[in-house]
Amino acid sequence: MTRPEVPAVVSPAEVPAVEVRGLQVKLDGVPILAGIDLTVRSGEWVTVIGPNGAGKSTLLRAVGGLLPAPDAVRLFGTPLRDLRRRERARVVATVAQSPVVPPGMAVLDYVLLGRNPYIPPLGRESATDLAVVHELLDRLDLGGFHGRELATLSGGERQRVFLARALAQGATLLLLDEPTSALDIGHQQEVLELVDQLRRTEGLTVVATMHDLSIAGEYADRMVLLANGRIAATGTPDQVLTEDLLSHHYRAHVTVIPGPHGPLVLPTRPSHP
Ligand SMILES: Nc1ncnc2c1ncn2[C@@H]1O[C@H](COP(=O)(O)OP(=O)(O)OP(=O)(O)O)[C@@H](O)[C@H]1O
Repeated sequence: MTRPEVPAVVSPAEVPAVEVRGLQVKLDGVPILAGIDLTVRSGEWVTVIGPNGAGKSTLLRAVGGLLPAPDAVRLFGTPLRDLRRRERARVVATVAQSPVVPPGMAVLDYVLLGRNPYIPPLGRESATDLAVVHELLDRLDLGGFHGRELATLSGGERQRVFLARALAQGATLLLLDEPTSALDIGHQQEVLELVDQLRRTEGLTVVATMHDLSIAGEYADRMVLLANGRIAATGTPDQVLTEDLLSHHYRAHVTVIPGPHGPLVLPTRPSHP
């Protein structure tokens, strides 16, 4: 894929992509996250799991610079607070759970917004910007949707457009908040394989949240289990996706069996006498 120039703040591979130290977040005076320490290596795929309300989206928003908690976060060695908005957009791209959709906007124009960090003020998109966007739309199976108004798309089509916009940013760090929740299993695999391919070929670092624990474990190098705003467990998928941890923190009945690419987590109905 045509990639923009590497941002100046990106350091060599040994510098962690993400360093979070002692992160605390309060929203409207309510403590949401406390004592969060997390290091994500460059090129790593880390998936944050945890029950509803655990603080997963809040953590991603803090790492992406969308919350006022920059002192605790460094990206590629640079404190988040030192990255100006345009610079930050070349380093980190976020796919939020429910992005705001500008009314009346067509798919192509929306995905082109991802190229803003490369378009000079008052300038127009270049041929490279258009080439990046067209290629991404094709790779995400959205070739026929260029002129379609976003509001007319299905939930899964729209979710792929949101990902296309984030990938168009050409950022080195990708934050994905439940990126495949609306996708059928075919598109789910297509999207995650594309992200994984970009990670392997272009050194992308991925931090994702997911509720499908089997799929989460198939793609992640490492997982972080959040519960009540704190890290309850971290490790490989085999270490985190255990019946004990999941039944305790999700209050769920699950059976975990070995799969070809990591543990498979099956929710099983509790038995009644
Ligand atoms: N402005 C706010 N004031 C008070 N509490 C808030 C505010 N915004 C979010 N919260 C609370 O913060 C907690 C963490 O929310 P967050 O969206 O990070 O959870 P999550 O783990 O991503 O959940 P889900 O799996 O449901 O998406 C939730 O309990 C939510 O209600």
